[in-house]
Amino acid sequence: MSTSLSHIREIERVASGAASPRDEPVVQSWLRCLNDYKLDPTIAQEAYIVPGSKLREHREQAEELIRIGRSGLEGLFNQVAEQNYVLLLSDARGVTVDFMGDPTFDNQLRKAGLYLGSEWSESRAGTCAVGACIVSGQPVIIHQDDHFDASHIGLTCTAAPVFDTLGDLTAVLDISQLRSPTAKASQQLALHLVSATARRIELANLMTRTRNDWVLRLARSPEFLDVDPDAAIALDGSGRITGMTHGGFGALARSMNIRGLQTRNFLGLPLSEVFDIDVDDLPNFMRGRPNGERLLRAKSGLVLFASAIAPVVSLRTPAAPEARLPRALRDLSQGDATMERVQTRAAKLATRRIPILIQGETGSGKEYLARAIHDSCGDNGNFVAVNCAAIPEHLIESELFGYAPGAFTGASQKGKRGLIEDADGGTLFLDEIGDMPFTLQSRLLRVLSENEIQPIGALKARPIRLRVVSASHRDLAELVKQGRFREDLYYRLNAATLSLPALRERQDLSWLIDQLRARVEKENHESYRIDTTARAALLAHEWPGNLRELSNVLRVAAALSENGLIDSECLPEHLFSEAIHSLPGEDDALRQALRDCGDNVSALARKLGVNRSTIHRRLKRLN
Ligand SMILES: Nc1ncnc2c1ncn2[C@@H]1O[C@H](COP(=O)(O)OP(=O)(O)OP(=O)(O)O)[C@@H](O)[C@H]1O
Repeated sequence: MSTSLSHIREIERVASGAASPRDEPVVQSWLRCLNDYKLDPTIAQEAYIVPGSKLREHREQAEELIRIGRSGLEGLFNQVAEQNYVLLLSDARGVTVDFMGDPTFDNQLRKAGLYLGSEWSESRAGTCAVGACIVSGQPVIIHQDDHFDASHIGLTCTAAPVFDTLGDLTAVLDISQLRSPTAKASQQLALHLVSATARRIELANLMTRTRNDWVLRLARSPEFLDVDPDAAIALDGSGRITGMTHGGFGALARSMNIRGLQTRNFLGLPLSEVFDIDVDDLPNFMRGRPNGERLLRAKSGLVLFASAIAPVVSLRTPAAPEARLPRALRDLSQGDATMERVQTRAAKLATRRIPILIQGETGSGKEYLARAIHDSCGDNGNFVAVNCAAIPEHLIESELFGYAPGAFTGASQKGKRGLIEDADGGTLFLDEIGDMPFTLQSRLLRVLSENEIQPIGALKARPIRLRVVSASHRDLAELVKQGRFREDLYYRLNAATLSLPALRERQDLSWLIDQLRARVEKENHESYRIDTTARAALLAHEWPGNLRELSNVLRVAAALSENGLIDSECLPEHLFSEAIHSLPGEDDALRQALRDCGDNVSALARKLGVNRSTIHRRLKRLN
């Protein structure tokens, strides 16, 4: 039987559920190729090289990464040059954006796809190291006939992921050979080298991106602390976590000892919530003190060696661009890149009367932003908010435009000033503008384009000066397409659009939790402390109701707290439903875990980061 025929047979056996001696990542990838990408193992396809213009696009997008990754790539290439290895740096879509190989083999390498522009996504190339690494986020060796597509079974490829400072996979570093010994174990050293280089690229990336932050490098042994740390975490001037390497995430997760956390759960978290130090202690961890003495203790008891690097610019003085923002806008976020862009644009727009459309999910803070814009503009007029969805359709015209005395049956003899006129000299905020009745849209258009208003029954229009900020959680452009919203009004309203991120996307969630907690403290004249497990649950939740939901959860939690301590008992059950899955699955495992905690349900709940009642429920089911 030819090699490729036996290869196809083997894939078919795996597809039918037969046990396979291959590594689990290989088996899983084969199954994805068959079930998800519908690839056919009988059809062999040569490596795909993207066209030149596409490659330029991919390289432009990865420009900074290529620059940062270069010296890591060169260092690694020098170490392996004698063994005919080729290095590929691919972007998150699997396209090779940088490459190093022996030019003598250029033609063979290009043909094999070990070349600039080759695309090694799983859906395109089948099981391959880059593609499997992108899907799993783990280092992987795909050796010879581990490849799904028979045309690649001569190659041996080993890849490691490179994560950005916010925990997203941003690139894959791959080391490959056209020919190699048959044993897969021969690639273990390659796996180690490529993983170490990926770690160094992540560190270089963190150092470049966080020049204005503290960087805390961590290692398990003091000897490598300054030269090759295992992990690094960036911290802002107040000691909150702003980014990390993948190793940094691992160290934080181990230090918190809570399962199911992701990188973003740590963003914004004060360092003192994880370790026994805060930002004022960081200078003690700078060079000059023996490495062996720079010990850091995690709240979980884990001990690490740490080395701190001070920011290039002192963070005790606020960063210049933020300082230029008016106070009301400055207070909207801290450390979220999307929000910072929104705030900067809003500050520029606030000084002019340009209509602004705010888009964002329900409860994401559209009205709050509109108020901040109004408070930043320096106008003396009122901020008038109108919820177009809440006013009954037959009343909206008179509410908005007002009416002249005796304009219609039942109208007041004195007439009535409309909300638009109330906002004269200030800001009219039209919330849920997508619900504005179609017939009224043309009247509103007139107000906007001619700066005048004509109350119902009035003979003359009056001049008016206002800033219009409208908002919608619906896609207005889509409503225009469906003919439910006037196109001309749409263009008039959205001279500028500000799009608010959903709470689950915000990187300053921990800061927001503290802001909202401070608000509740002010309302209740009491102070509250959120314990680590409760905070972890708040950070891990998806927040479909956004800031409004978070705000309500904190209000209720404050009411339920004892002596001002907000613990997991004060939070709603559904916040822990994701954590339930991380409970030991087997009954025996649960019993054992409980025994390990001295039969103390509270201790086990703390350890697993779930509510006590969740454990009680499980135990009840066991009995
Ligand atoms: N940046 C922020 N900091 C603190 N609290 C905020 C912030 N943004 C919004 N909030 C609070 O979150 C809640 C919801 O905000 P807001 O009413 O502005 O949302 P919205 O997007 O207008 O909601 P809807 O779509 O339902 O009209 C309010 O209690 C508001 O005070």
